[in-house]
Amino acid sequence: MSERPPPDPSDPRDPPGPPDQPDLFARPARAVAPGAVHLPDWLGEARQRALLESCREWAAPPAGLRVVRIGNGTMSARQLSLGWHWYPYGYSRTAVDGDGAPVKPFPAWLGEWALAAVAEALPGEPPPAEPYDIALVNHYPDGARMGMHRDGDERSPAPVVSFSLGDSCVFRFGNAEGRGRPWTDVTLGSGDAFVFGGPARLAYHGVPRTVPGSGPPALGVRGRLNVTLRASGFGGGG
Ligand SMILES: O=C(O)CCC(=O)C(=O)O
Ligand SMILES: [Fe+2]
Repeated sequence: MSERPPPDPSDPRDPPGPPDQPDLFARPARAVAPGAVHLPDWLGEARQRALLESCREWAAPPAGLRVVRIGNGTMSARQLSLGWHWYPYGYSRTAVDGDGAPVKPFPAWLGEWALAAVAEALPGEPPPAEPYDIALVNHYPDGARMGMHRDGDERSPAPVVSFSLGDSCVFRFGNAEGRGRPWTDVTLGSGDAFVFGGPARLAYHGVPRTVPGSGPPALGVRGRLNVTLRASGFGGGG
């Protein structure tokens, strides 16, 4: 999280869009790189509300939302885990860098959402061999961001599935070689899914900025929420 690429407002692929007219034009599914697919508006209003309600419950202690310390600094997005607790850089069954409490269980319905999103994003690919058993929930207050990194602490090659709620963000999807270009900037809005697997599974990615106030007012999220689902591949009952 130490590398913070500056925002690139001149990039024509990076329009935040008028926040009051998000649905004026339907946004089609788009492959951003081989194995990486953006599914706009994948969660309808009811499922966005259900996921938000669950995030609020998960955010409460024990093992709730926390500030993540990395090196000498802290991440600006606050985070919680389900199933397995992620810390820099590994997984445990308790919030070892938080209050030490057992991690909350990974709900089966999130695993079903993940499989459905993968099937839609990557048709023709065999379904993941291992079950989805990890969720990381990130809350981005205004001004928060996430540096370029890769999700490399899981053993399973199953695609990562991400769901966004609330404010839009610029999601920067790069390559597996390093933190630099080439990358593609994608606007992820409330209800969008993003799947990255296969050759894109270990690609560097990050969130250079969110767009404060751009979320659907009726949903009532302050800032931005992102939920990423992963398969640990750790075995032993997940
Ligand atoms: O907030 C996002 O869209 C990305 C989150 C992410 O990359 C992560 O949790 O590893
Ligand atoms: Fe990530």
